[in-house]
Amino acid sequence: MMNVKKYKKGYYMPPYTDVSWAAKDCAEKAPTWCSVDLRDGNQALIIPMNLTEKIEFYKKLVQMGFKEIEVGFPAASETEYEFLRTLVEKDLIPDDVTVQVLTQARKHIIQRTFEALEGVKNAIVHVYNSTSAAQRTQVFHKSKEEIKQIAVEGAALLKELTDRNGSKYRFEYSPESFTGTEPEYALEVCNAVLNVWKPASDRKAIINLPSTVQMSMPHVYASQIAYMSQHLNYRDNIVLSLHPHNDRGCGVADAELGLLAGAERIEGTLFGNGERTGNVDIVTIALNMYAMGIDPGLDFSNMPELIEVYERVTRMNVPPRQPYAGQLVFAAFSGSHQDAIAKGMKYHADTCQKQWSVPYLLIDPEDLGRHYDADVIRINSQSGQGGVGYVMEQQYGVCMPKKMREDFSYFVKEISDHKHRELKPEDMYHIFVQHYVNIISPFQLEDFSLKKEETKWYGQIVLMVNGKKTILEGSGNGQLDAVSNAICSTYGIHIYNLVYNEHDLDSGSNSRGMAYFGLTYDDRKTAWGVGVDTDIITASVIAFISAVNQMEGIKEKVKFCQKREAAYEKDIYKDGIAQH
Ligand SMILES: CC(=O)SCCNC(=O)CCNC(=O)[C@H](O)C(C)(C)COP(=O)(O)OP(=O)(O)OC[C@H]1O[C@@H](n2cnc3c(N)ncnc32)[C@H](O)[C@@H]1OP(=O)(O)O
Ligand SMILES: CC(C)C(=O)C(=O)O
Repeated sequence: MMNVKKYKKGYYMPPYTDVSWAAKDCAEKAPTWCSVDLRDGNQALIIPMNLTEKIEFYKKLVQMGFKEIEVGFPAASETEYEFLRTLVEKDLIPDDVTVQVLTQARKHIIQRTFEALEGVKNAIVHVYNSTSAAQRTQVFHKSKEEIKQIAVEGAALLKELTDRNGSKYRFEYSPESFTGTEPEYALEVCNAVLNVWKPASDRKAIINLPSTVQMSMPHVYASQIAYMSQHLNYRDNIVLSLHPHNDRGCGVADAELGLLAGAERIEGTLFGNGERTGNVDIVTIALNMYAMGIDPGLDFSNMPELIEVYERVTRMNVPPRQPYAGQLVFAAFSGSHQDAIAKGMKYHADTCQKQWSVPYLLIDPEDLGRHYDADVIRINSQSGQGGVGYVMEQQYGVCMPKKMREDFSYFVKEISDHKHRELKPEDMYHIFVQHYVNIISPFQLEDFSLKKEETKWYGQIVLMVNGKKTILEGSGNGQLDAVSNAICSTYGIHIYNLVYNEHDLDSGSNSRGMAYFGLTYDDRKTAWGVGVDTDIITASVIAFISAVNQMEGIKEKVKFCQKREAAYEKDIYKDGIAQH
């Protein structure tokens, strides 16, 4: 049995702060992004990345536009240490990129970290210790004052070692487990650290407030950030940074509200890899901004390639519903969505819209290197004629009349429903061809030769009818009319409404035409046929015959006529002598 009494809130509301930040609708510009994929992401992997994998991932991050990258915890392992040394020795750190390293606030670990930094031009040295009530009591067995002292001593050692080697490294401090720390106490510790560093406008310090474990609703975290932002010393010389995790599934919300509440920097990972439920997903926050017209300053234009690299080097998967990146996030299977998307895309193309507003698609998948054909409109038993028609048109240039699309889509849905699977465009095309195009039973066109005399067409139509060569005489207002009259009168076929459409299928002198015929019979049934030929009249005759071949009961009717004809012939040619 579950036992809710076991739990209580583990966070602390800050003292009342100015909440005017909550009235803003979105951040005005992108924050400074810091990727922690190679550290927080890496430390959560079943098999942490090896040197080669880390280098490949690092290069990808640089290529995407990250200017701050936490490259590791150099004191943690040989690989971590070697990785930083390789970046230095192989000159892989561009001048505009700052590498960041993490260290506990412990002397030998800080010292080892500085050894690893030898020769790095721009670095952020990130020191942390846990400040939460739970960790003070259960892990460190130390008072608030003693825990503050760990932070202060660590901060002092960072300053001392940096001054000693003459570098201008920037410093970052994290009160780890901030979300389980009393805000007034977190403020006291951060201010004590800042008093050691005395940050200046040309060398700002980073105060990073992690939701090491996400414990509250996002507005609570944002209120804690606002409180810190409004009370930290040296505020103008501080970059206020967030490091959200995702335990309650609100990492992105924490980051977005935290930015409104005063933060200027986000530490996170691609696709949210990281401890437990992960770090905040930078892809989502950045593309949320992009979707609102704010330049995130990161390039996601080849998302498939980014995912390929990420999945290979981390051995993690991007789930199909992952915002912006998952395989299914732009896919529409359901009919009404497909219809609206197809119409929206057409509207955008026809009216040359500059501002994206296609229904159901927050952003244009093409911006991320995704493709409409393969990614957006996908067909199963939930799909409708809009989507089915769209795929057939985009992929195969088949533009069925509206009513025929309806007929075809019900047919396609039925097949998908019975097979219990998605139908790929090639499956649909196959169904289309098998069901409508150049249908040859019972009637198959062999030839026709018609001539116009005054206003009418006359001539012969040669058919194979159930495999028997049959020549019919026909006349009509047009060639098609002549064929139709010949077949219908000979076999007693009654058709009413006709729907006809035709278009070129390919371009060039040898181009083929595609003709569509819809015949209504027995008052309300409709049969459809399609003809394809380099000659459009031939295509339309074939389309007509294909439609007739699809009429219910046509085979029986034709067989009956053929039997009657045979009996008649037998009768009049009895003993080889004509009776008339
Ligand atoms: C929320 C986060 O993600 S924080 C980053 C976490 N990442 C990692 O831990 C990955 C890399 N870490 C490591 O490889 C190892 O933990 C090391 C090399 C850093 C340290 O290893 P060890 O010294 O063997 O052990 P461990 O990490 O368990 O440290 C425990 C000791 O450090 C102390 N300690 C832990 N964190 C800190 C800190 N931030 N500042 C000061 N002391 C600390 C503990 O109180 C404990 O002290 P005790 O031995 O007196 O009881
Ligand atoms: C070191 C800190 C920033 C951290 O990783 C966390 O709190 O999650």
